[in-house]
Amino acid sequence: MSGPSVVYAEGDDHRRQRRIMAPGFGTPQAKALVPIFSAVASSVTNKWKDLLSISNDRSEVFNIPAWISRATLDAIGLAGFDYDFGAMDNDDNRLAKVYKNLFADLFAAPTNGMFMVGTLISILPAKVAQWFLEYNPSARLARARVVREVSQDVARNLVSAKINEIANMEGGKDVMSLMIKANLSENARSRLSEKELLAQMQVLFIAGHETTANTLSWTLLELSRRPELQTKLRQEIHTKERELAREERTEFTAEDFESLPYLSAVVKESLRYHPVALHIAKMAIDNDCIPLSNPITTTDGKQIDQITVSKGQIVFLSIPAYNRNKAVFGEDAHVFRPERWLQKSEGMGSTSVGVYANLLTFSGGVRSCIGWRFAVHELQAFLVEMVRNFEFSLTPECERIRREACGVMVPTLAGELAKGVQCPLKVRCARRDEY
Ligand code: HEM
Repeated sequence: MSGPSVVYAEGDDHRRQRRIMAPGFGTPQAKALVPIFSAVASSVTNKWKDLLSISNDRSEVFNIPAWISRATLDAIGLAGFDYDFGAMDNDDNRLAKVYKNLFADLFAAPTNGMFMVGTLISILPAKVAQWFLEYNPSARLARARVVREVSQDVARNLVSAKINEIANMEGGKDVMSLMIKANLSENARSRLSEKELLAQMQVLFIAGHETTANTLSWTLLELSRRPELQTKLRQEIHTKERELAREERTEFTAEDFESLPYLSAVVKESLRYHPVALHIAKMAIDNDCIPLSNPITTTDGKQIDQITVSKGQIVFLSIPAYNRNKAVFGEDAHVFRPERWLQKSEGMGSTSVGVYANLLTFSGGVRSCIGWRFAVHELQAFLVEMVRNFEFSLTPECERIRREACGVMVPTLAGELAKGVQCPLKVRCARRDEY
């Protein structure tokens, strides 16, 4: 769906692409995007306030991911490209329309035919596999091709506008402007081609909004399941709000978020407990051994302390298996408990993996998530804006919420998979006199 992007590239090509993208994704750049994330989050909360003001009992049931994924698309538009997709205000937005329920439509409930196609394209020569994917009439592949066409078209317009802006010595601090500037300062042979630039944008459209939107939906579900945690978080945010008011400020900054320990604990716990990217496949480039920290007994009774892999073998890394490992996160690793981040147990210092909070959620190493700082600030900004304004509670349908692994882990309702991503929560305005 994206073409020759950083996700697709290998080896030196990958290193080159990653180097040119890096200036857009540093710590100061991500911090500078906080006002954008907060503004987009408040466009959702303002809409919810309007709907609540005309409802009979001042409460409404909202399908959370449907709202948030449009908002996070707007966030990636503004923060990534300084461009307002207007997905929140316009139900007919082209990009929002093609991305709606994308992962569930493409990958949920895989059929036997899909497994067969998957196996086939992994053994066919690349060119034949490409041809097969291009012309196969299956509804899912046809849907993927439409996404590619629309996102390529939007990306093409944005790239040419950006290149013109930069040629006129304009161009802001958005990720794309920084990437194009970095690209221009490269020597001509290592620059990203126009095709590669377009591909990076298409990847950012997808990687940058569905991941955070679903993480937020899971977080709000967990906070609805445990109202006492939600109240504790709201109390911390309201106390900070009063502090800002005394300083005659209304906007939260990245530093303000960092000064809220419970917010940080909720974000980390949510990323630990609900890693939306599930597993990663890596191919061994050489014969090797994977050492095991604890020996395991195989089905034929042998004890082994390492696993040999051969060149070309594919190894699947399970992110949730590590994130819920009892040896690291304690006996209650299967419980959503933000407090674990405030009173760190011994196990939590015993490993050092990943790029954030010793979690595997954003992976690690050369192919780790380039947008993790972006994602963390976006999650913080949305949670602050939503939890300070609203109380979230469970609806009877929540009993049927299940996890559907479809590229990202999304919430769906048992028996209603065809309706796509669903997490219906009851929302009402938050009281400020509850503590
Ligand atoms: C909660 C949010 C997110 C999660 C859990 C997440 C997770 C991940 C993971 C696990 C990978 C590694 C995939 C692999 O090795 O196969 C990855 C890669 C990537 N992510 Fe994210 N991501 C998130 C948000 C974002 C955002 C906001 C952006 C961009 C603005 C982004 C852009 C990317 C890109 C471009 C890659 C490919 C990097 C490479 O191959 O070098 N992600 N992400």
